Amino acid sequence: MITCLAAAKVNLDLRVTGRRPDGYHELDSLVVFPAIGDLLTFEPASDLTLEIDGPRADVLEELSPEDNLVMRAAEALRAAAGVAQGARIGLTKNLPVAAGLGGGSADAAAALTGLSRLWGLTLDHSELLRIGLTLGADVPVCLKGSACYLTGIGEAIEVLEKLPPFWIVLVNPGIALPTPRVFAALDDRFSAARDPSKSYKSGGSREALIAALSASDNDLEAPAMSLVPQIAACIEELGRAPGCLLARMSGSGASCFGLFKTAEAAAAAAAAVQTAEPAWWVADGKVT
Ligand SMILES: C[C@@](CO)(OP(=O)(O)O)[C@H](O)COP(=O)(O)OP(=O)(O)OC[C@H]1O[C@@H](n2ccc(N)nc2=O)[C@H](O)[C@@H]1O
Ligand SMILES: Nc1ncnc2c1ncn2[C@@H]1O[C@H](COP(=O)(O)OP(=O)(O)O)[C@@H](O)[C@H]1O
Repeated sequence: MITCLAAAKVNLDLRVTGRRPDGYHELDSLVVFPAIGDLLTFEPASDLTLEIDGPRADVLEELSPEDNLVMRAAEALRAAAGVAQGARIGLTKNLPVAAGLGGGSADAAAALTGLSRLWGLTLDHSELLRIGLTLGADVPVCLKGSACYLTGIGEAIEVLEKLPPFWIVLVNPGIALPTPRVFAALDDRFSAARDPSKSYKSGGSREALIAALSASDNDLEAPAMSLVPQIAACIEELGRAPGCLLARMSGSGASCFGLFKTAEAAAAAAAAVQTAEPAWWVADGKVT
């Protein structure tokens, strides 16, 4: 059996720099992947099947299996590689859905990677990235699965090798927020594109990274907050935790994150937020 972690995608900042004629927005974002996510398993089988369990399985029950991004990824890979084999796929859904954490995209990326191994495919990584982009703008970066600076609609990816280590706490107030609704609530005043070399690429200290992030923003935070006001409470709750270096919303929300210097500080913050807000989803982990 092959097992893959589909790690949550966290946008440490996110600038919307324009809109393309097809309606997709151009972004500029530093993305990281904490060791928090869904779990996928792959076993040989003649048919292609998906079984879903885990704390968020019920949310995906409303979706027919062929619409699940895992199955869409599997079918896209079969078509691209001319594969006739099937697979028995298991998905343990831990991440909140429509949450700004790219859970569906991470699942699709894990399916492309896991099934390529199961079926012994030798597709180039660039071909997997191309297939991924047909499934969602976030799938290519999830295929990288480590700290990246991304531009374009998410397909122009630069892997960042030297980010300093830190720990993260993720919170979600339990309200699904579909990405298209947030982009629709964004006005047309776009941020300037920036040169990332100064802020992120140099392998600088944690303090320099936090300073660069603090000078940046998530342009989707205000439109998302206009739809889900509880986002402000998430940021406030994280920000008051001892040792929190930065608290902000991820992606199109409504999940928010806090950054911490140590595992202990992150674990203590996660416990404090969960005690204060028992109905919220809270998780902590190391960022890679
Ligand atoms: C906003 C981001 C930031 O990382 O993350 P999430 O908040 O969804 O996690 C991503 O760009 C989301 O990527 P993904 O969720 O794969 O988007 P898609 O399925 O391709 O697109 C969903 C919808 O979002 C809008 N969209 C998405 C990406 C983009 N660069 N511009 C857009 O305008 C479009 O309205 C599109 O129809
Ligand atoms: N395996 C999956 N996990 C989550 N969502 C999925 C999956 N397959 C399809 N979807 C659909 O994709 C949409 C976006 O989900 P998700 O990736 O969780 O959002 P976000 O990127 O905002 O966190 C959901 O509304 C859901 O209907």
